[in-house]
Amino acid sequence: MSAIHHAPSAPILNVFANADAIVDALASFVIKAQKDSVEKKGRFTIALSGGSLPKMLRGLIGNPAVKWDKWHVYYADERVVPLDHPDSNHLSCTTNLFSKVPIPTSQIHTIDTSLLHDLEELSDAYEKELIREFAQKDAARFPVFDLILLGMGPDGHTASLFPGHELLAEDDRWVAYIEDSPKPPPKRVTFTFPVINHAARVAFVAAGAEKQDILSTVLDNPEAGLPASRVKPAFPGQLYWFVDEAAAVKVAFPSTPFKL
Ligand SMILES: O=C(O)[C@H](O)[C@@H](O)[C@H](O)[C@H](O)COP(=O)(O)O
Repeated sequence: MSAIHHAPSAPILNVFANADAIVDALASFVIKAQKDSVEKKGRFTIALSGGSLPKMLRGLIGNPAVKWDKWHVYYADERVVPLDHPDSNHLSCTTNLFSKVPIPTSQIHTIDTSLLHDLEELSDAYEKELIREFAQKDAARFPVFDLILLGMGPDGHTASLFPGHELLAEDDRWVAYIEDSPKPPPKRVTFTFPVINHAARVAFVAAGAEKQDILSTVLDNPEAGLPASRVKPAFPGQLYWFVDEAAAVKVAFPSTPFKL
């Protein structure tokens, strides 16, 4: 009997009037993912990005449905800087979210800043951090995050996976490093595509008119192969887009009314 391979499902595109409307819907979506995951296995594994994303998570603050003690947080990408540096994604997430909610700090998995001088060791160590969470239990080839939240840059990059970069072809490592990021700072560690594409749910959050050209390329012309178009979670994983009308104005790809 031959194995059945399911093609990835089409992305679900949700368009909202403005960024505030995204904030509310995103909070409901994250809480639903948390609820499903906690019911199934008693924990919720989520990976976050930098940029504007941490601020967009403000709808979770003060929400009694969030079970912070069940959250296990990782970074889909992180800048290679100390954790209190203004460029740190962890600092941004802490300032915008974690400092305002009762999440156990031991469940927020940061890069090991004693290794900032050696990118190879730093990314290996972060990969091991993921292996501790995921591989011991089921010897998985790749981790299956309950939810990965991503942003998209104006060149179509996501996490620290940039157009034309050799890291786009990485098919073995879970975490890789980059020393020549076109978006500063240049040194970063990032989840690879196999990790992103094994997640149960991946959601992009993109708002603002400056995203309109790239959003239409990524959704309407995926064969151009921009990094954001390569996010295609394997079945039964699902990709969602949370965008505002300003970003979606040139998109032909059909949107779906938001539902949980
Ligand atoms: O650490 C980073 O730089 C990011 O993780 C990066 O991939 C970001 O998500 C996009 O550049 C979108 O950034 P904005 O949301 O600020 O446009």
